Amino acid sequence: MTRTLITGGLVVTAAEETHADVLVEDGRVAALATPGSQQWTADRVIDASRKYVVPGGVDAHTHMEMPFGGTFSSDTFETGTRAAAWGGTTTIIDFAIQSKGGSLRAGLDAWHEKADGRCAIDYGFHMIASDVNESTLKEMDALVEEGVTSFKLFMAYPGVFYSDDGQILRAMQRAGQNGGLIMVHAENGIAIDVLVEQAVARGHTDPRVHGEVRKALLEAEATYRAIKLAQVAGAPLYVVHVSAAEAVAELTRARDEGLNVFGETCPQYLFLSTDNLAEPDFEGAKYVCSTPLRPREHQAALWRGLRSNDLQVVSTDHCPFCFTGQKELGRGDFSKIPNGLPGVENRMDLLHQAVVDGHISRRRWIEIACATPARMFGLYPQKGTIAPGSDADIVIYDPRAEQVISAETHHMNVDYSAYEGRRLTGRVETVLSRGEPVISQRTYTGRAGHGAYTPRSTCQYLN
Ligand SMILES: NC(=O)NCCC(=O)O
Ligand SMILES: [Zn+2]
Ligand SMILES: [Zn+2]
Repeated sequence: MTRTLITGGLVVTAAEETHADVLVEDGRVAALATPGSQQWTADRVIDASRKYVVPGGVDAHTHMEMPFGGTFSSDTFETGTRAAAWGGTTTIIDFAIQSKGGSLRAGLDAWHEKADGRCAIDYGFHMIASDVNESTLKEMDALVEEGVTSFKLFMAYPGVFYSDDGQILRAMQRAGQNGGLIMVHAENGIAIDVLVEQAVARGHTDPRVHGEVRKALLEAEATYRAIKLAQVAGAPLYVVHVSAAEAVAELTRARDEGLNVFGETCPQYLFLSTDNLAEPDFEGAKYVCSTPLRPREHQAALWRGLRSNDLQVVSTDHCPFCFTGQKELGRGDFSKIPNGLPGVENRMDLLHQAVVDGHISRRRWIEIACATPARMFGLYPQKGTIAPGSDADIVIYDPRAEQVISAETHHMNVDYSAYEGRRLTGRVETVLSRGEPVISQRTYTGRAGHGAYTPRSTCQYLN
């Protein structure tokens, strides 16, 4: 039985902050006690004085090795989960994809194959349903039973992942019966494609135009429609990567009515803007993702939503494409730029900076980055907290260390950083995954294959 003792740190969970020693036994948290009050012996002692001891991050939205836009996102499960660990994230939930004409099962099997034996940290899967038909609906029941309890549907990307309103309603009805959670990419893709075609025909082809055609109103309209469909179906709804103030307003209205409607935003919408998309010499391509970055004014609504709990989760939507050779596929036509940003390594630090800057409290940082994603997707209290019986997924965080984000020093397999040159206060020092050190005093000590597939129960966040 391996025992690790973490002494003298400030243990921060979503519920409380307390100075405590933490005893870890056989991969789980065994006990917490007032510092120095117990005579615990241990194989390994970690001095956490002047540090925070926080739950490992739960990033509920990643895309490793995702086929998209004629290429694949550039992080494998091996490189992406290692980078996640460097950034204090100890669980990811990635999206397995059903291909058109294929089954959910075949898609899920393919994602298990990509991930099994390669991950540095624990992982689960959501399922992207891109072909909702009678057999898909039946398969949903089986997947929920075995721990894939959430399904993403796209109102965007016609011809690729798009589902029409009838398909979305059917999937929601099924989820209403089997306990699954429907996640929606809420943008009116049909209308957006008209605007894309018109813009390109006029010769407006720069990355900046990506942000102009994917209008905030079309995100808000789709968000409203998804909410109404979920209401008709009697199912809960989780809207992914919310970026527009108008979409937050729709979520707020629905939540004020008492509906089980939830929203996720991502660091890129909180820290970046259309100014980045407008960077010259095609540099704006680095910031092309959907929903798109918005004018800076939207950020206040997102921060407000996070404080008021109209937005509950911050995930990364990590979907990296190298600038050279991948983003460049869209030179001369912004609509061919593969959509997605890297960020799995940066989320915990950027959100700690939000604590430093006064946007959110320390406990809210842990709530939106660890506890609520675990609850939302059926992993709590195994993940997302530090309590007796929980997995010992623990980060020793130095709140005073200074760092500068750069592609030169990050660990994601991508040739740029969306946050290049940004100065942050706070840095991950040591990371335990089920009690095993994966980062030790800023050295990688993990291994591919340590990370285990983690089946999930159904949403634990409903009214
Ligand atoms: N978000 C993005 O631009 N790429 C990943 C796919 C998605 O989440 O829509
Ligand atoms: Zn999406
Ligand atoms: Zn995504």
